[in-house]
Amino acid sequence: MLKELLAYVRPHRKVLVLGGLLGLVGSAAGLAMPLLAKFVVDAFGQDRSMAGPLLWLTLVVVVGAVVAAVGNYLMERTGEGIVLGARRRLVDRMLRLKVADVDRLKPGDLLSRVTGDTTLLRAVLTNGIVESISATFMLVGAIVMMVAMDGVLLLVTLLVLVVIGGLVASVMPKIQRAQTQAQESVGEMGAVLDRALQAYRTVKASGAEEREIAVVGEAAVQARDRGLQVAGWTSLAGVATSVAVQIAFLAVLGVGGARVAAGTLEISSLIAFLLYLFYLVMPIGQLIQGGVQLQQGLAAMKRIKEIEDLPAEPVGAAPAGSDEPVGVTFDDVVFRYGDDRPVVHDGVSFEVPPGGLTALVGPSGAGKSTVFALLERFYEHQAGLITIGGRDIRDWPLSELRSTLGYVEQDAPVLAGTLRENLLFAAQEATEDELNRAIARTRLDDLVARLPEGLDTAVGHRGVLLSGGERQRVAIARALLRKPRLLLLDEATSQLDAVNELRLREVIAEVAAETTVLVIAHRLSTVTNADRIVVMEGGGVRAVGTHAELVGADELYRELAATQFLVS
Ligand SMILES: Nc1ncnc2c1ncn2[C@@H]1O[C@H](COP(=O)(O)OP(=O)(O)OP(=O)(O)O)[C@@H](O)[C@H]1O
Repeated sequence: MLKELLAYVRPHRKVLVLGGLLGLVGSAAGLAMPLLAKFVVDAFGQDRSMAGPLLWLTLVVVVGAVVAAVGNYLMERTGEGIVLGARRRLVDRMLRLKVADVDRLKPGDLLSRVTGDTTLLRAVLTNGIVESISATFMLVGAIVMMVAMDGVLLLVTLLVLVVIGGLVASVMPKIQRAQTQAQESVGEMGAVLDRALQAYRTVKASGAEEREIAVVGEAAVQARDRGLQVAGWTSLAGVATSVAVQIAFLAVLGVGGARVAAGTLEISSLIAFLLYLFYLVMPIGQLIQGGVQLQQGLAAMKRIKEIEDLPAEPVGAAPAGSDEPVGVTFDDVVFRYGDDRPVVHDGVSFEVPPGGLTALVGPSGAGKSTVFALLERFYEHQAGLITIGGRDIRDWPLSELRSTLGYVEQDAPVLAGTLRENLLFAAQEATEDELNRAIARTRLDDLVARLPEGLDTAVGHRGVLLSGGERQRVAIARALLRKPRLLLLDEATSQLDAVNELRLREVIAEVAAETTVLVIAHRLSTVTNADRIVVMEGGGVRAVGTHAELVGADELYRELAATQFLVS
C-alpha cells in the first residue's frame, strides 16, 4: 500500500524536494530575524547609523516571505498534480470496467471515490511527507545534541520516548480502521443521496421526501460518528505524547538534579538539556500528525485500489468493417447472473438469418433482455455457443463486436447535452448528410424544426425536455448512425400514442429492410410485422414462427397476443 502511495509522488518528486528546500530556507530566514533585530537594537544603543542593519532586516524579511510563498505554492501545486493524476487514473479505470462489476457497485459511492478519496491523498503526499521528513531531521538533530551533552540523561529520555512510540504505534491501526470506516460512510452517504436524486419524481410523488432526508441524514451521522472515533484516537495519542514529555522532563530533572548534586554534571548542561527536551515536542507532534495523515491516505488508497484492481475491458475505436447485415445464433446457451443466482437461460437455442425483423416475446422475466446483454457481452454466458455473423462472439474483438451492433435500451437513455451531441454519441465521425438522413428516417424532423435552437437545443438532464416517444426515436437514430449490422431494440413498455406508435413501426420496418433487427416486442404492431417471432419462456425457447403460424400453433403465444400485446 505504502509503495502504491509513493507511486503517485514519484512523478512530482523533484518539485516536491524543491518546495521542501524553499520552505527550509524560509524558516532559516525566520530564524535569522531575531539575530538581525538584535543588531538593529545594538546599533541604536551604540549611536551608530541604523540604515545598514535595517536594510538587511527588511531584505531578509522580504526574501524569506517570497521564498516561503514560492515553496508553499510549489507544494500546493504538487498536491493538485497528485490529485489530478489519481483522478485521471481512477476515472479511466471506472469507464473501462465490466458492466457486470458496475451493476454491483453503487454509483454514488463510486462518485465519492473520485471526488473525496482522491482529495485525501493530497495532504499525506505533500505536507505529510515533507513535514515528517523535516520533523525527523529535527528530532535526530536534537538527539545528537543531547548525546553530546550527557549520555545518562539521554538514556532516561529515550526510555520515555520508546514508551510513547509504542503507545502511538498501538493506536495507529485503530486510527486507520476508524478512518477507513469514516471514508466508507461518506461513500455510503453518496450512494443513498444518489438513490434519492435518481428517482426524484418518484420520491416526490410518493411523499417520501422526509424518509429519504432521514436516510441520508443517518448516513451523514454515521460519517460524523466515525470521524469522532478518529478524533478520539488522535487526541489520545496527542495527550499520551505530551504527558510522556512531561514525565521525561521530571525524570531528567530528578536524575540530572541528583547528578548535579553529586558533582558529576554541570548545572548549565542540565538547563541546556532540558531546553532541548522541549525542542523535541514539536517534531514529535508533527510526526504523529503525519502518521494520522498517512492513515487517511492509506484508507483513501485502499478505496481507490478497490476500483483500480477490477478488470478492465479492452475498449477503443473499432475498425470500420463491412455493413452487410449479420445473422445471430444461440445454441443451447446457459447463463446465470452470478453463482448464487438462478439460471436465466437454460439451454436457449434460436437462429436469426441476416436481414429482416425478428421479435423476441415472452412473459416478463423470461430472459429476453438478457439475450441482448449476452450479445453485447455485458455478461459472459457459461455454456453453449452464441454466434454473430457465423463467428463465436468470444472470438470477436470486443470493440469490433460492439461496433457491429446498434443497441437501444428499454429506457432509451438520452444524455444531458444538445440533441446533436446525443445523436452523434455513438458515431462521432458521421457526416451532416448522414445525420439528416437518420433524423428523417426516425421522423425527428418535426421535433428539430420545433425546437428553439434546432439540433443545438439542450435536451435537459436525462432528456427530460423530450417526450417518451421522442426519446425513443432519438435513441434509435443514435444507434442507426453507427450503421449497425445488427440492431438490438428493447421496445419501451411505456404506452405510446397512436401517432408515435405508427411512426415507430414505420421506422423499424424501414431499418429491417437494410439490416438485421432483433426487437424485444411489447406491441402487437411490432410482432405482426415481424418476419419471425421467438417465444421465450422459463429459460428456454418455446416456439418460433410468424404471427399467423404461432397464433394457430402456440397456446402461450395466443394468450400473450390476446392480453399483453393488445393492451400495451
Ligand atoms: N443485472 C442483473 N443481475 C442479476 N439478475 C438479473 C439482472 N438482469 C436481469 N436479471 C434477472 O434475470 C431474469 C431475466 O431478466 P430479463 O431482463 O432478461 O427478462 P425479460 O424477459 O427481458 O423481462 P421483461 O420483459 O420484464 O423486461 C430476471 O429474473 C431478472 O431478475
